[in-house]
Amino acid sequence: MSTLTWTPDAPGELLPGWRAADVAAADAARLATGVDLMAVAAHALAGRCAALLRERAGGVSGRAVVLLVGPGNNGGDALLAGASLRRRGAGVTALLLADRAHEGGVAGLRAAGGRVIRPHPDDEADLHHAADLVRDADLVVDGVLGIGARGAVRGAAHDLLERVALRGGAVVACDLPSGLDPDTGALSGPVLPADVTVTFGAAKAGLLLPRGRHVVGELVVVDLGLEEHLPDPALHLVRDGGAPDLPGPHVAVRWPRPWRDADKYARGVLGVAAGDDRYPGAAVLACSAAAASGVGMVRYVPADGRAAAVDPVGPLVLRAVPELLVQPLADVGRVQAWVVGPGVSEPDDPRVRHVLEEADEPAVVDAGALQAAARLTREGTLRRPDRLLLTPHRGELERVAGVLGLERREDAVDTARDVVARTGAVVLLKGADTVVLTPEGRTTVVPGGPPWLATAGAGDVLAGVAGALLAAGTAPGRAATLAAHVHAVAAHRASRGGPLHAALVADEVRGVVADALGARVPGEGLASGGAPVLWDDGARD
Ligand SMILES: NC(=O)C1=CN([C@@H]2O[C@H](COP(=O)(O)OP(=O)(O)OC[C@H]3O[C@@H](n4cnc5c(N)ncnc54)[C@H](OP(=O)(O)O)[C@@H]3O)[C@@H](O)[C@H]2O)[C@@H](O)CC1
Ligand SMILES: Nc1ncnc2c1ncn2[C@@H]1O[C@H](COP(=O)(O)OP(=O)(O)O)[C@@H](O)[C@H]1O
Ligand SMILES: [K+]
Repeated sequence: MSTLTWTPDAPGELLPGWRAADVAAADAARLATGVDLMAVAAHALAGRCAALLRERAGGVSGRAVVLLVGPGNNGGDALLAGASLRRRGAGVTALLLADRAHEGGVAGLRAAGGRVIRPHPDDEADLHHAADLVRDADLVVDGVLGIGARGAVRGAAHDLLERVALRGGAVVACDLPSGLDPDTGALSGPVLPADVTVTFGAAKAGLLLPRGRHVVGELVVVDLGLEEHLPDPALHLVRDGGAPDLPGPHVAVRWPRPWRDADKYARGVLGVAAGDDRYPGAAVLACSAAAASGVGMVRYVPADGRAAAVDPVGPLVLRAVPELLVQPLADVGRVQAWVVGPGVSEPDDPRVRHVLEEADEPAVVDAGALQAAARLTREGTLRRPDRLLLTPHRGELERVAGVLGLERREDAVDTARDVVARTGAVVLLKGADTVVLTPEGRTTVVPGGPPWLATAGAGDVLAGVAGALLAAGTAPGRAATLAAHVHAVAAHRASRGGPLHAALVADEVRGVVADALGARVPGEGLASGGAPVLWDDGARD
């Protein structure tokens, strides 16, 4: 489960993240204006450390603080923050874990009365003593590596982190948890999971990506006035409503609402080409979730062009959603969007061919239709890929990449980016967290549901929610982000810490959307406001 939270007053529906090189360049440009950025950073770091000490240890004065100090400016930040904590009465010990350390920082800490120790990397007794200091500390500040890091932590810092990785006390990471790659979030070597990460100038992308997010704890972004020096962010993270079971302002602002005099057709009609004799439940789940998401009408299209009267799946779907229409492919009425693939086991299912090669409407392409989309891309006959939202999990993504002949990548997000570039479609990559990537280059991370959501049929529910949004005219990238977020929040509600099954998630969707639409949007009064909202299809996120 995600542990990353924002400081409560952080503005915005989405938290942007930047590449380390872009932040470093912005730092440099800002430094050139004569601002002492390190002083600002260290002051903010000390403030958050003091607050955490008050929360966890009942005060600052007399409490034991240990600084883990690496060779660069990251260590410098930690040392200067330590000096400030020492002036507030804490006992502060710096462990210098590299062959050099920020000189001004060391001098500052010494001047404030702090202790400075340099454990010898090859001396067992030294490392043992250092590990004891870390274990006994009320607070540890991780200032080993920041955005200058390359790979796993090396040397004495590595040995020490390995010994103390499972300690129980409070940890504040300076800029980022050392060992976390600031661009990809990959963790290498021992990493001390932080209770709070105080990051400087701008959130680094790796802090927001699935692999990194879980060691970041609460994320505090310290304003260093970098805005005008930063390029477009590398990615965005969707914010929840303050708890995992509360929808965030993103939904309140962007979920499509009906006009006052809307009729069912204007609301959007969704065609669901899902389920067959082997997987009838997928059709039930996708249709139920679509209905719960506020679609105007669902047309369920059975397998093999069967008429409703002889299709065995139709009655099951009708029992769950009595208001939908069962219509064979040959007779299906107009739709504004499709869901194709959930529970489709035949590679040559005519429903898949129709949606991918003949239709013009936007479509969620899931499960049994994904490989066909890849094959048609290769053959050059995939129709209008810009209307498509592909929703693979990791295994499906690998298979899609294989059919496309793409080079193997270590990180699934990189593979997904390659698939987007090759197909021209939006990709929603499922997993513990969800990542949405668009052909325009936008990457959005959606915090996931509880691990209980890793259950059969959960993806069919997601496809139904996303399909309903497409039918209402929401652009594929935005629909993907909204659907993944509502799905995750619904799963948290269905689980309440315990097991769930997919149909329960579909049941929660309606309440999540209703809560989101009734929610107050910061600075904008009531989100729903009583007035109709026009949804622009051009928006990309
Ligand atoms: N710029 C600014 O204006 C501001 C910057 N600020 C702060 O500065 C931080 C960036 O500082 P930085 O550039 O000195 O890099 P940092 O991460 O401290 O150390 C890198 C050094 O470590 C070494 N090293 C690398 N990998 C290693 C490994 N795996 N294991 C062991 N060692 C490794 C490598 O040395 P090398 O191995 O190359 O000799 C390199 O020299 C930033 O995160 C923020 O906290 C703030 O004060 C705000 C203003
Ligand atoms: N470890 C996990 N924690 C939280 N959510 C998960 C985890 N693993 C998968 N999920 C989510 O569960 C759903 C599973 O979808 P999918 O694999 O397509 O299932 P199915 O095909 O059976 O419907 C996705 O929404 C995915 O993001
Ligand atoms: K650090």
